[in-house]
Amino acid sequence: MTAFPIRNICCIGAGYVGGPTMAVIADRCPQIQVNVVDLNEARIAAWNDLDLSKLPVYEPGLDAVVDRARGRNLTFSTQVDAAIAAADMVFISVNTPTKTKGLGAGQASDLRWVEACARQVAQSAQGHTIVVEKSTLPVRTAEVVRSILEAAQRQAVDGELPISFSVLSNPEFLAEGTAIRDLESPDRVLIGGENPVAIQSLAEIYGHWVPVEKILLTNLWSSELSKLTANAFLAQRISSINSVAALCEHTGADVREVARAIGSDSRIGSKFLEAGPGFGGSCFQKDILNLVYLCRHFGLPDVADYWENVVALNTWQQHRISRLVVQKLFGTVTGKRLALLGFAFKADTNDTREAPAIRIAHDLLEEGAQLAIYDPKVDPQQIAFDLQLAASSPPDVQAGPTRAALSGEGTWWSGTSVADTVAGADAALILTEWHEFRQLDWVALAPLMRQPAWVFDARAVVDPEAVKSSGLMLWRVGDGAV
Ligand SMILES: NC(=O)c1ccc[n+]([C@@H]2O[C@H](COP(=O)([O-])OP(=O)(O)OC[C@H]3O[C@@H](n4cnc5c(N)ncnc54)[C@H](O)[C@@H]3O)[C@@H](O)[C@H]2O)c1
Ligand SMILES: O=c1ccn([C@@H]2O[C@H](COP(=O)(O)OP(=O)(O)O[C@H]3O[C@H](CO)[C@@H](O)[C@H](O)[C@H]3O)[C@@H](O)[C@H]2O)c(=O)[nH]1
Repeated sequence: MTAFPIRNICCIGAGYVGGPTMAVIADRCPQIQVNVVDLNEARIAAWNDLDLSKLPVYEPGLDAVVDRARGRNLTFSTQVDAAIAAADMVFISVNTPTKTKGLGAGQASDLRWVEACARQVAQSAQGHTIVVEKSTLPVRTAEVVRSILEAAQRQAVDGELPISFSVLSNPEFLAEGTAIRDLESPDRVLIGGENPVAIQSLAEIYGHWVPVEKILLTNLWSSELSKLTANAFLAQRISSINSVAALCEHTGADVREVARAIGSDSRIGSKFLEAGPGFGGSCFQKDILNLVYLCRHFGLPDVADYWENVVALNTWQQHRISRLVVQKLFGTVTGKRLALLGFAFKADTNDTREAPAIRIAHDLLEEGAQLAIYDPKVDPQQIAFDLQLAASSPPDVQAGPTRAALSGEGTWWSGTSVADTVAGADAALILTEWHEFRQLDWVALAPLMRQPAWVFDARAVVDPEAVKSSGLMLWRVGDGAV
């Protein structure tokens, strides 16, 4: 089958997905011009910054890919209409967060940005345009996109080109922190659609670097639903192992040993069985809640309840950790300094969306704690935004708690290193599995803390013997043996 020749791609949305995905397509397909557009001028300026450390997304390996393709066949701009008009294929890679008000608030996806894109494509496209849903969308969204585009289709008139569209679903499965590796060597690429020529055109682009057997073709609805389901299954594994972690802590079992034992069963598999402070990130919770909303919409309340419990268990795990910290610190953290090590939702990213650290920090601030927060990649202004609380200046470490601190007002400040963050603290909480937290010298850090002091290792990254030999007390997630 002959594919449409794709010479020019436009991607609407220069975020965590649009930026890295298009950078890899441009890198692997130098014959295709790739234009990434966004309404956010600051974000586009950052993508164009000559200093590659200023790219708006931190991903290992992204800077090298952008460096190779930018200015050659990869551009970033705010000229949305012009990029659509020039394109044979338009990817929609805009945000689809959970609705905060109106019908379906708290669960349904907010599709206003997707609809705006469809309307803009309808208005500006020329000739035949393949429109690709890259954003994660509720099943049957392609119907909405298609009806907006169909209203703009027209036959050739007065010497102008005819205007027509094909719609494809091509959800993205990259995980943050490993985006470039996932894009360059994906487990699979999923393409859903009805027009075989359009499907072939997109498959040929990926075919430049992805083996053909890894390119799965389905109908539109299977493709849309597979994305939500993949995330629901992954998140379900985390809630499952976190539920087992709690049981381990009461029984003397160790969740890592249990994970190894069950993960050795090839039917279960060993990946995604790490207990921790619950899943974060912009996708899992949003996508499961969307699935829950769809199940109720289609009259399947029991199925909705089943998936909703995956999120409920995750929230419970985060509150469980903050409660446990308060209990171990003699039932109160009011006025006490606590060091939070890690704020990003996982290592190797600067993304804090739905990070477990946010909920845990909120709980502890509510209890009146004084939080010193350190993350190697997260901007302190982002932390202030997430906590909805401006940073205070760091207190004098030598002095005891001030009257203001004991008044019960929770405060936080930004640490610049692990040592300065734990200084004077009653506890250090490890909330992100950054590599540097695996190698901390607890014998050197312990004397900086106020004794008796604790390490709460919610990511199980420390060496328990190293912590214990420093005289610190240790709680490790899922470890009933410490
Ligand atoms: N973040 C991930 O790891 C990940 C992975 C797979 C799938 N997804 C899905 O991909 C989609 C995008 O996610 P993201 O993390 O890249 O979001 P993001 O918020 O980082 O980026 C979206 C961008 O779209 C821009 N935008 C919105 N409306 C626009 C419009 N009408 N015209 C031009 N630009 C517009 C915004 O300004 C923003 O920069 C979501 O549906 C998400 O669920 C995300
Ligand atoms: O064994 C594990 C694995 C992950 N996590 C946590 O789960 C969250 C999500 O991690 P991960 O899935 O690695 O990162 P995301 O970037 O959120 O990627 C998920 O969400 C993306 C957006 O839809 C999908 O594209 C990816 O396939 C899917 O893995 C993070 O808080 C992790 O710390 C655990 O607690 N234990």
